[in-house]
Amino acid sequence: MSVRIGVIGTGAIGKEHMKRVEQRLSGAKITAVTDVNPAAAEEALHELGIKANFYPNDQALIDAEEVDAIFVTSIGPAHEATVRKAIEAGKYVFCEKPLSVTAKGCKTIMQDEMEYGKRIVQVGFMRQFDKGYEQLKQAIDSKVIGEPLMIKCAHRAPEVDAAYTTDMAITDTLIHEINILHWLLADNYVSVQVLYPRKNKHALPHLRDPQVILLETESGVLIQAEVSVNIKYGYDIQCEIVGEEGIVSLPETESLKIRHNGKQSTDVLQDWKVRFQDAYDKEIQVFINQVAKQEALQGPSAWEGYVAAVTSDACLKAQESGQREPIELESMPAFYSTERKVQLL
Ligand SMILES: NC(=O)C1=CN([C@@H]2O[C@H](COP(=O)(O)OP(=O)(O)OC[C@H]3O[C@@H](n4cnc5c(N)ncnc54)[C@H](O)[C@@H]3O)[C@@H](O)[C@H]2O)C=CC1
Ligand SMILES: O=C1[C@@H](O)[C@H](O)[C@@H](O)[C@H](O)[C@H]1O
Repeated sequence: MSVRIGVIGTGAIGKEHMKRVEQRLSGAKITAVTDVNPAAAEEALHELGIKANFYPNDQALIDAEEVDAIFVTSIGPAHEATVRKAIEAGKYVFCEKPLSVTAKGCKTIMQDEMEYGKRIVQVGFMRQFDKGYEQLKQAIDSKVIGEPLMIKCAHRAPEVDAAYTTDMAITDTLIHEINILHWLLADNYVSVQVLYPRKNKHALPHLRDPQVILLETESGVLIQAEVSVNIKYGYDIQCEIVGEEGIVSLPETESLKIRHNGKQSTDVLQDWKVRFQDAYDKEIQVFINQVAKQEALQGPSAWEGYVAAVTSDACLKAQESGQREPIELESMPAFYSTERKVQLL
């Protein structure tokens, strides 16, 4: 069966996922699109040379007979309502991060999914499919550096547009670190504090940038995460884990080393689309494969979306208060506790 996918939100990542389904992955095709800005949908179809039907809104697309599964690639605040409609219709849904911009929203989605009775939601935490992070996970699990004690990481981008606001440093950007570090450590967060260093002159007046987020986990690991989204030099994701007996770092991206004119240099990537291309391919292929078999999904779950949102709620509070804020998770429902059985490619 070729999985027929409907895409809700045909902006930057919507188009990327449409392209990968049509040009690189197997077992699926794009049959339907919608966007609150119909011109964006039309442009995406035209640019990618895809023949798919346009629907006036998310509900109409979800209800379409020609749609087996949904990609939710609209802006963060719109995700919750659309994901709930997809579950209600019993359609598999791949939702970009954040699953919802609040923990309350994620909880409602989990309740809906549990009532439906099968895991049909996968969240776009693609770093879990990135080779470098997989290697970090193996290193931590094998205890090659002993127990982890501290983490220093950075999420840097050259620039953002005017629609990017201070809270989005958490809900849109740090959300990746929140998820991946929780996945790496298998250790819950207990508190967070947000600090604002001297402002980058390239940041627009309404934006606090950079930000430093200090997280603490149950076992006492201290995390210092930097979010810098106007740093000009490139798109750069860093992660260094200090353990009891050593240090392990996320590998640098592949790049030619050039010696020329008395200098030695390597390129820094400029774009998230390139940095995580393989990881996006894998997460979507895993989704397609499982939908084709009508299996309960095993990729990043609504529970992981919830854990991330509880943490981001606390980060937002800490942005305002300047204080260290507690992070309190509810216990994980058994519904979400199944170990991954599929080799995620
Ligand atoms: N996993 C990852 O690395 C990435 C994830 N994202 C996430 O994907 C989502 C989309 O981001 P971008 O594509 O960069 O944004 P974008 O602004 O380029 O595209 C969003 C599109 O959704 C449309 N839209 C807005 N509200 C809608 C609604 N209610 N129904 C249908 N369409 C709607 C907009 O008109 C726009 O065309 C965000 O949640 C973002 O955080 C984005 C880039 C990378
Ligand atoms: O999720 C993402 C985008 O929202 C964001 O714009 C990029 O800077 C990120 O790193 C990417 O992974």
